[in-house]
Amino acid sequence: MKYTGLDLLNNHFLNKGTAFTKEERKDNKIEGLLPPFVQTLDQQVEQAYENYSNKDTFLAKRMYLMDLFNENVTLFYKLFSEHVNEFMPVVYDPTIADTIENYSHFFLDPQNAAYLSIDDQDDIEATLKNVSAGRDIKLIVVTDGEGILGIGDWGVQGVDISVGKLMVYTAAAGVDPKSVLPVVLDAGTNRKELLADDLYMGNHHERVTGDKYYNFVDKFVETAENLFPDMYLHFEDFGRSNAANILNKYKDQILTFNDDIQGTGIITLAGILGALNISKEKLTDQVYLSFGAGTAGAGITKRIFDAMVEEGLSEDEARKHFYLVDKQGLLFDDTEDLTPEQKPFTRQRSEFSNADELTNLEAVVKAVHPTILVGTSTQPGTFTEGVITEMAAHTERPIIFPLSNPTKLAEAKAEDLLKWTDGKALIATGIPVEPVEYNGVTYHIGQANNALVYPGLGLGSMAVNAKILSDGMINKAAHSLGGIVDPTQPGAAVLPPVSKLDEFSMTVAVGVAQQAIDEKLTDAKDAKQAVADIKWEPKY
Ligand SMILES: NC(=O)c1ccc[n+]([C@@H]2O[C@H](COP(=O)([O-])OP(=O)(O)OC[C@H]3O[C@@H](n4cnc5c(N)ncnc54)[C@H](O)[C@@H]3O)[C@@H](O)[C@H]2O)c1
Ligand SMILES: O=C(O)C[C@H](O)C(=O)O
Ligand SMILES: [Mn+2]
Repeated sequence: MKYTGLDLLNNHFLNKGTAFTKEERKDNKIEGLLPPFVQTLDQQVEQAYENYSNKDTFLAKRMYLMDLFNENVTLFYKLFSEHVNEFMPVVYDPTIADTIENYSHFFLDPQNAAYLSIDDQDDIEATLKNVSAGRDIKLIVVTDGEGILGIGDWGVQGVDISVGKLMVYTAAAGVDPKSVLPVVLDAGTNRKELLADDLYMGNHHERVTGDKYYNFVDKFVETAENLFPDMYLHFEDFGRSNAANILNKYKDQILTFNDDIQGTGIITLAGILGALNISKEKLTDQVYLSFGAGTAGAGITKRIFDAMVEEGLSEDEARKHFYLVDKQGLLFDDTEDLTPEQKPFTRQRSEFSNADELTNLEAVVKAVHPTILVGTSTQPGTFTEGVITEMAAHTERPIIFPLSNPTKLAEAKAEDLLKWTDGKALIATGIPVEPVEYNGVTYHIGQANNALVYPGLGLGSMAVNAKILSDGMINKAAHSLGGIVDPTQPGAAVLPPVSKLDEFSMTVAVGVAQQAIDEKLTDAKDAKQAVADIKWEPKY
């Protein structure tokens, strides 16, 4: 179908705006609908960046960029690709949290997302057809909005996380924006302020749970699979009681991925390997403490555990290296309300003389002397000076990753961690942090955010249309981020910088595609070629 006239200008995939040439303007019946001077893409980028820079707040900058995206996808991604480091916190986390919390009030545009309601399940197929409009969909990011970052249940407003994650796929790894689809499953919300808000745009009822909920998810997955058989299905920010269930249900059947469980596991393992590369210690010598053992915490724990087993420990030996702390304190085998993902990593009370006192982080740190402390608790400021100095008293280079997002929920600030450990801590944070000066050294802080890895992982998997996402492919991704940072530099970061995201996304993509070929999960033969063939670039 050929779009002309206003239909062409209003199609954000095809629109070139002022870059339409004189001939194109004539051919497409848009002569006179644009100012006469024909701009290049670079000139458009310059102009857009000037506009962007004149906005005072991250929120205003984000809104400007979303408008630009809705006008002209090519220009948006060209601009994004030239300023990845600067735009990531605006397009994505942490600013995205503000737009999710205020979605129904800020609302201007549905941004080509599919809004699927548990109350209108007969519409699922029609919605997916309407929104894709004949496009060949290869990537869906779907959320049900129950566990958005660390800010909880935001119902249909969570759709912005699907939109934002997809933007990072394209900016970081060159996923073709015409081939993607953001989806929100609206099963209700338990946030009372939304239910009471007349302007709330989602279903005004509490979350539907149990069989009806899982059947809804099933119906969506089945319909999407039928319509888009080559699709890579990315689940994002589902609630703690559903995320792992859903992943376990589909991961051996279709090409699917849970970002909070698997993506976070990969990037945290990569960060730990980067830290050990600096301290020259072995993974199998580490004592690991997860503070907050929910979707991400348990997902990371399993990935680090698997890595220890790969490095030669038996499962029983490896398990002894792990401690989980959640709301109840240190998790024991007799603790109430354990999740299935926590159970394999619980401890026995008989291991401690003061087991009943191990109900807070500091007491646990005192008792178990962790060398690695990872925070996915959503509890800000919980890595206190007391906790950290106690940890640092028993290990030379403590590895400390406060990963809770957005910024306001981080367990600690990087500069405090450096101060409290006299510059010894090896740190990664969930959100971007400026380098920290301490005692004459500039410390670069790695960002252990799954955004550093899910784009490359997805692109590689899609490039070869792998049957499933295997543990081997996941493992390959985790080991693909080394070798970029020079670990001998004082203040070196544990992970490569976001400014090189496009570069290392390609390393991840090719590594993952090759792994799929090696495991015979695809008919493709040449990983590099397959990745090059599928990669999209923003140009006219
Ligand atoms: N950096 C990243 O890439 C990344 C990825 C995923 C999640 N996260 C962050 O991790 C956090 C958790 O996300 P999730 O999806 O695992 O959520 P979740 O709700 O599944 O898990 C949070 C866990 O923290 C526990 N918790 C709550 N209060 C606690 C307390 N006082 N002490 C100890 N534990 C407590 C909860 O019981 C739950 O088990 C969020 O802030 C999220 O933004 C970061
Ligand atoms: O979205 C992010 O920034 C990372 C992660 O998926 C999260 O839920 O916090
Ligand atoms: Mn997430």
